[in-house]
Amino acid sequence: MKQEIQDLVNKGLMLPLMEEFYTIQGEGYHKGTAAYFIRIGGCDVGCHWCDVKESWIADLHPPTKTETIVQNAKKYSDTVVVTGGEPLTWDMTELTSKLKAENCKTHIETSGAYELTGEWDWICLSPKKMKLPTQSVYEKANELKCIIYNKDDFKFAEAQAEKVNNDCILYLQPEWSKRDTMIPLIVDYVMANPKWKVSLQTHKYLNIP
Ligand SMILES: C[S@@+](CC[C@H](N)C(=O)[O-])C[C@H]1O[C@@H](n2cnc3c(N)ncnc32)[C@H](O)[C@@H]1O
Ligand SMILES: Nc1nc2[nH]cc(C(=O)O)c2c(=O)[nH]1
Ligand code: SF4
Ligand SMILES: [Mg+2]
Repeated sequence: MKQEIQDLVNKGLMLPLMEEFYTIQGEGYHKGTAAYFIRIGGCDVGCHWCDVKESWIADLHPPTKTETIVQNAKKYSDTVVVTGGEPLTWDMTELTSKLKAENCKTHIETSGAYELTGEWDWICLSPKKMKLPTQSVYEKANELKCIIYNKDDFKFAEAQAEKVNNDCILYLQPEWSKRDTMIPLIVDYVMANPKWKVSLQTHKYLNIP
């Protein structure tokens, strides 16, 4: 990549854009709500069950001006979900201030592995054991969405719930390939521990992006 372009990406004035699509938020608190999704490339967290591994290598995705991303997104929806990859790999200040200037609600899906940048109306934190969230994300998260791949993940979820702010809404979401075995355990767990709620990847049942 040319140095000038790399400099713009490093400042968050351009971002490696993997894909963008208008769909229904499938997961968590806002599930069922129409939103425009922007998927930014680049992630070094390395979840073995990640359902978008194609996003990991930033260089495979074209650096795109934040202005272009915003002017397009606002045509579709006044709610924009920024996901990835790991969006906090990049400085989100410019993207979110441009979205806010267009009166868009800004939502992020993040592992929290890097410091929080940007101005967010909704932060979904989905922590990962390999690269734990930064304090800045624990403090600001609106929802905590823990992925349950095996029984040990309930313990990890409880430890993460201790770290988030008191207003944070708590979700357990089955890892997709383990859903048949994990859903019954999650159901029992939530009934026994009702501070938690169930989150499913409903877009996969609806056959939408
Ligand atoms: C692909 S990630 C991108 C955003 C960010 N890197 C993160 O992990 O939060 C979006 C959401 O999908 C979840 N996810 C990824 N793969 C999944 C899978 N196989 N089953 C269930 N949830 C999954 C993540 O935990 C996260 O909440
Ligand atoms: N419909 C839909 N809802 C989602 N919620 C979080 C997603 C993500 O990959 O970040 C996602 C996604 O990929 N599609
Ligand atoms: S942090 Fe998110 S994008 Fe990165 S590997 Fe894990 S689930 Fe995939
Ligand atoms: Mg997804």
